[in-house]
Amino acid sequence: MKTLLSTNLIYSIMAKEAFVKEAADDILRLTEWIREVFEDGGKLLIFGNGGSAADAQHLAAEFVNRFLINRRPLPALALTTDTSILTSIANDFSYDLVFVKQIQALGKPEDLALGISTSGNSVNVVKAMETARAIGMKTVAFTGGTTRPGGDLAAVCDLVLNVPSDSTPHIQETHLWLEHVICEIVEKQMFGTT
Ligand SMILES: O=C(CO)[C@@H](O)[C@H](O)[C@H](O)[C@H](O)COP(=O)(O)O
Ligand SMILES: [Zn+2]
Repeated sequence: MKTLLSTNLIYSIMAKEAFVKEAADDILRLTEWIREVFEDGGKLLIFGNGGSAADAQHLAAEFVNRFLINRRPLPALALTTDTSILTSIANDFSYDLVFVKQIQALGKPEDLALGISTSGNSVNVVKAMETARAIGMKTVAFTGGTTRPGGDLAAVCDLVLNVPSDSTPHIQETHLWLEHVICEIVEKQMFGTT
């Protein structure tokens, strides 16, 4: 089991290294977009399934409360938290629409939709992106995969940050790193003194 520990750690690090090598410019581009959204009165709407739902909530909390700097709250909302909304849409219509209807209710052209999916193929995330795009929102996806990078989300997003790995856990670990580094950069750019 000790071998598993070190092998797992090495693969996790490799996923992050490969991602940063490929995506550094796109990461910085996204931090610019997020800063512009906040400065122009827009908000982030974030969504995903399973571990990525947890990521959506985690990231929204960093922006609304704080990351490393005490500053004004920034508008970010996870579409994964209201069980009444989620269960009624899934029950009355379809689970595929749980994010679509929330985007229709809350999304404005000045907002940014951020979908998180390790496969890039979760139908409810893909459909929500199509809806966000039709509203005129910026659309960004965090995905993973090597054979079809970005999956179905690649066709419906303005920017795809894809982790070149086929391991769902290592993709998720890289997404969490990405979420934290984005918070750090956006906070520094908007509120840092150095
Ligand atoms: O956290 C994990 C696996 O590590 C799971 O809960 C995982 O997020 C779920 O199976 C999701 O439904 C996978 O969806 P996606 O990442 O392909 O969009
Ligand atoms: Zn997980």
